[in-house]
Amino acid sequence: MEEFKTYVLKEPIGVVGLITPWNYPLLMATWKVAPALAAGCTAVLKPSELASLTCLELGAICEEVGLPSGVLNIITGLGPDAGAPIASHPHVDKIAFTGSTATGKTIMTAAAQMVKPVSLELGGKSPLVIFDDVADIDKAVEWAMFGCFFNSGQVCSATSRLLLHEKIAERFLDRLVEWAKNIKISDPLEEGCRLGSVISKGQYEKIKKFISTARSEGATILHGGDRPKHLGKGFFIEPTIITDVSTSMQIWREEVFGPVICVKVFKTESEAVELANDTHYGLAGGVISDDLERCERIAKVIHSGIVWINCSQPTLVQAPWGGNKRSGFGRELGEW
Ligand SMILES: NC(=O)c1ccc[n+]([C@@H]2O[C@H](COP(=O)([O-])OP(=O)(O)OC[C@H]3O[C@@H](n4cnc5c(N)ncnc54)[C@H](O)[C@@H]3O)[C@@H](O)[C@H]2O)c1
Ligand SMILES: C[N+](C)(C)CC=O
Repeated sequence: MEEFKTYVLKEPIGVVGLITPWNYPLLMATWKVAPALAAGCTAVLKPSELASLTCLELGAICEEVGLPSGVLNIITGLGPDAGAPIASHPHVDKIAFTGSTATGKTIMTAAAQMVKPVSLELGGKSPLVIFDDVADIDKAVEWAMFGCFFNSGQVCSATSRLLLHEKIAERFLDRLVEWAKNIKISDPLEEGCRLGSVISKGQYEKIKKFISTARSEGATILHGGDRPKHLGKGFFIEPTIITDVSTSMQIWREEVFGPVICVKVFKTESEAVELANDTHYGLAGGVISDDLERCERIAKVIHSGIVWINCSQPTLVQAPWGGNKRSGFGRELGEW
């Protein structure tokens, strides 16, 4: 056997198509552009039609610092016009997509025609489980709020399904409503703003529809659900807390992508895990408990790519990012 040698050669895959969403337009682009270029690929970036400007600025900066022409190419436009041709193009060797599960399926179908590899960072409906042993309830309430209302809830990993142990549920919800009432909702450029408008009229109407469907299906809008009274125009929605939710309701099952949290109460750890995993998605999840062994135990059985312990949302570049199930596959960031 001494005369044989075997080794792995890491080489650039070629031209990569990078299709990104509007909710963190520059961040989602840089998560893809930097590793693609570092790996020696050339890239075609298609930012969202709702938020293209920061990506065009990224292109201008790359040009300014001397990136050779043609290495990073940025195409703006609507998904079917500018994104679909990238997915189906025979000279694009791989697609890295971040966006909704519905678009992810379309892109995967197009790429499959050429057996083109894809990585998909898709939507979520992530749970945050809170146990009765938490001594600092206010801290847990703060994480629950941040986990779902941050960026006006337009976060793929938003922990939008809140699971509360029955012994603390009433007290927790009282505090959550109290905190939600005190969130400053305003023009994001105003000092102290904590909740801005959502991206577009379409998104605003979609969120309002989710809330009205929840109400008509029998859920209770415990707080919010409407436009804030002091804001007559703009696509503002109050932080919304929904209770009396059943697992068959749309609000429990589908991604809202707005400042809307739905709540269920559990009795036992196994019931909490069952509810946490009761979703087609598998992007993220969180557990809050003063018992770290319990946290570790739960983190291992939540079927998602990311699980937060005693927090929700902090994202470290050292750790891989990505989902399971209908939240996609492939990982960004980190080493693994
Ligand atoms: N998993 C993650 O890391 C992550 C991060 C951010 C956002 N998201 C998800 O993104 C979604 C919100 O973003 P969105 O509304 O921009 O998503 P989207 O799927 O509507 O659009 C995403 C991108 O795909 C393009 N596109 C649309 N149709 C296309 C087609 N047929 N072919 C090719 N490209 C097409 C759009 O123009 C846009 O650039 C949410 O579901 C959210 O959870 C996921
Ligand atoms: C990855 N993250 C949380 C920054 C944006 C998701 O929507």
